[in-house]
Amino acid sequence: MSGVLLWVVCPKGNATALFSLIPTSGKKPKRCFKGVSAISSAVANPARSSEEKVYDVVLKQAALVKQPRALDLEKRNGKTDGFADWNLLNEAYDRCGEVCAEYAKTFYLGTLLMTSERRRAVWAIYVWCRRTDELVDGPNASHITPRALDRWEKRLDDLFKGRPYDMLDAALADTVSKYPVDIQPFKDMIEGMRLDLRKSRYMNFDELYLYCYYVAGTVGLMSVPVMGIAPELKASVESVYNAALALGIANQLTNILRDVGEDARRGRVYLPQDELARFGLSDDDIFRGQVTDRWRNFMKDQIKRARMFFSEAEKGVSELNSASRWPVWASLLLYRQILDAIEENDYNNFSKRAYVGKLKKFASLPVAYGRALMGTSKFI
Ligand SMILES: CC(C)=CCC/C(C)=C/CC/C(C)=C/CC/C(C)=C/[C@@H]1[C@@H](COP(=O)(O)OP(=O)(O)O)[C@]1(C)CC/C=C(\C)CC/C=C(\C)CCC=C(C)C
Ligand SMILES: [Mn+2]
Repeated sequence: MSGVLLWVVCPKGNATALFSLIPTSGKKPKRCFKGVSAISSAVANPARSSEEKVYDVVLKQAALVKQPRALDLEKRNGKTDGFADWNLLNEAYDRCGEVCAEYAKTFYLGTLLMTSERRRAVWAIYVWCRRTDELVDGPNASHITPRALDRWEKRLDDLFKGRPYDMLDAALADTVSKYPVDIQPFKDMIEGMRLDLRKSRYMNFDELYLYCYYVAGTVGLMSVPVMGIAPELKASVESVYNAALALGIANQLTNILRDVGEDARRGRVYLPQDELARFGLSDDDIFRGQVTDRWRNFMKDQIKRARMFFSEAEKGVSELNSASRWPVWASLLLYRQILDAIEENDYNNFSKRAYVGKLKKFASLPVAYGRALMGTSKFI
């Protein structure tokens, strides 16, 4: 990807003057569950599965959203007024929208179905995620060290305290001051990038699951507070977060299955080694890139699992605020069709990119709308 994203830095003095007025994110509610640093502490306890460790984070996120922070209450009472220069803030959000439109047409399409307030918040989150990913995947990736990621994390801390470094950070700082978004999933995404720097093989699905949580499940957790939970919620808040996590994992598994060839050319194999071996396959088969019956059978199994995560995610969409169901259904249906495209390519994900055409994309929108209205699931 090009360098458009790389550090659109505001003139320094200007940024400080303008952005120091952003409110800080307020007092955190008391910890209700034991998993605050669930992931890092759990690494020291290999007896627990990745799914258990990640669930601790889900519980914590759900607990946070149940207890509005002091700041949120103040805002609702109209007492705080954040930014001094609304035009600059609007410009920052617009720039986030442009970046999203340029880099992720499918997500962008989904965001167009949201209310304008939520849309710009999602754009700000999208841009932060994309920039984070670009650190390890972008044109300057070869210069990125763990220390650079530490600096990026420090910058994240500052942004959450209302001290953004540049315009794009300022949009996110504004978003996290308005919605009950917690810093933990953002930190965990940076942890995923650290993993990408030091690890290029995954021994089993448990290891891969943790990676998928870090780089994508986190996006689900970041998004729920913005999407909003239905006031008439029937299920538990945890189950909504769990569904959001599942959507992130499903998307990332789909990404991995679509990009097998591209990743192999960068020396990366995300597919679980033990599962490859069970189908009589190894890294060599992937580097050779030939579609054999073994490969087809292996891929069928992988696709089946990714679809199970999409099904898990479906269960939570109807528990979201009604205004957010359509965009989430749309993005779920659109992303899941990449799996169909892999099948249509006869499982050649070595040299043929699975792609969902414009016509299919647009045809999915009314289907998603129908699902959002009806809360049902089984058509596509
Ligand atoms: C209850 C319920 C179902 C709620 C919905 C919650 C929700 C909105 C979940 C969204 C989940 C989601 C969109 C996850 C993104 C997964 C993803 C694509 C991760 C990518 C990681 C690294 O992959 P890789 O390097 O292999 O891939 P590339 O070749 O580089 O693409 C990411 C790139 C990490 C960064 C993620 C993003 C840039 C996407 C962030 C997207 C949003 C904030 C938009 C969400 C908007 C809508 C409309 C769903
Ligand atoms: Mn990437």
